[in-house]
Amino acid sequence: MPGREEKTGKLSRCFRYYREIIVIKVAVSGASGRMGQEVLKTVLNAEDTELCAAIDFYNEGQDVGTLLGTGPQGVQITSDLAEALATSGADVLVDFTRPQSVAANTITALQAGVRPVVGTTGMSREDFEQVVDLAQKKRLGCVIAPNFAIGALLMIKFAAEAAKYLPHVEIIEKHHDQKLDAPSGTAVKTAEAILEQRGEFKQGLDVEEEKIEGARGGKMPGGLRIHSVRLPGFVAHQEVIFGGVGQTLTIRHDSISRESFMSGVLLAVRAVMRLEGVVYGLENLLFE
Ligand SMILES: NC(=O)C1=CN([C@@H]2O[C@H](COP(=O)(O)OP(=O)(O)OC[C@H]3O[C@@H](n4cnc5c(N)ncnc54)[C@H](O)[C@@H]3O)[C@@H](O)[C@H]2O)C=CC1
Ligand SMILES: O=C(O)C1=N[C@H](C(=O)O)C[C@H](O)C1
Repeated sequence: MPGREEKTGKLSRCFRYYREIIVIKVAVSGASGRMGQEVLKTVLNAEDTELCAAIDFYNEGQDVGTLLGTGPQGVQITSDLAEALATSGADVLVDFTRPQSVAANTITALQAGVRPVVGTTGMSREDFEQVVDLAQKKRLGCVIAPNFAIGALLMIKFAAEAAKYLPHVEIIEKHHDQKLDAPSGTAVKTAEAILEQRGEFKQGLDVEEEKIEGARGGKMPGGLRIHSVRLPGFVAHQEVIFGGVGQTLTIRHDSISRESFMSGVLLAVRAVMRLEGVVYGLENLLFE
């Protein structure tokens, strides 16, 4: 992995007249976390991104290179997001924190004129609407993507298509046991895409009695059920199961490592620079 000075030096030589446009300065919040560390590596390795700030409460004061075991990178972890954005010249903030932090971080970024790429799931509807209004008012791009893995986006797309013909469907999502929100953001996005296609259709007869509360999962509008499994050993997995007369169809996606999300994160970092307002879902930047 190149050191920061080495990389920017090389780019400065190659593109010295255009460097400000070509290199995107990226700040990462949640830098010490599972996703944050993967994003740090990705931003340090890409030719057109420069890591300018790393924000987390853990490992404060530590060089990100110590955290990653790569040797010094010249960026220290700080817990003060507003200060980091004000002093680092960040173009983009990539946020992988937690449901309780994501709205405040996104709003802080927009207030500072920095474009957010939000991977953190679990933002409330009210907070989402506030972010939409602020991004519009500031005329800044913002990408909010519950899943950055291409396979997951295809799963959602195929599920929406299948729902036109097989409207009875349930979702089972499985994640590691450290996950703070349930259902997953991906499951909610999948349900929304299915509901858009099947319109007024109402699923289920509601005749069953739950002998254990929650046994039938969480209920979305239209009676669409989501079941959340949390166990060590899982990363991120989902099955969308359709039922028809004498048949079932299962669409399944597995993220077996967090690298699966990184090409999508880079795509969003690049795209957000030319957007105005919020794009919810990476599929809107990938598919027609
Ligand atoms: N959109 C996508 O494709 C994906 C989204 N996620 C989501 O990303 C989020 C993070 O997941 P993980 O990395 O597994 O969690 P994690 O718990 O490993 O990391 C979260 C990090 O954020 C830090 N943090 C919390 N509040 C903060 C704040 N206000 N400012 C700065 N740092 C703060 C924590 O100290 C921790 O180090 C979750 O919401 C998860 O659902 C995870 C994987 C893929
Ligand atoms: O917490 C995770 O790990 C993941 N969160 C996202 C979600 O809630 O959908 C994306 C992916 O499933 C991994």
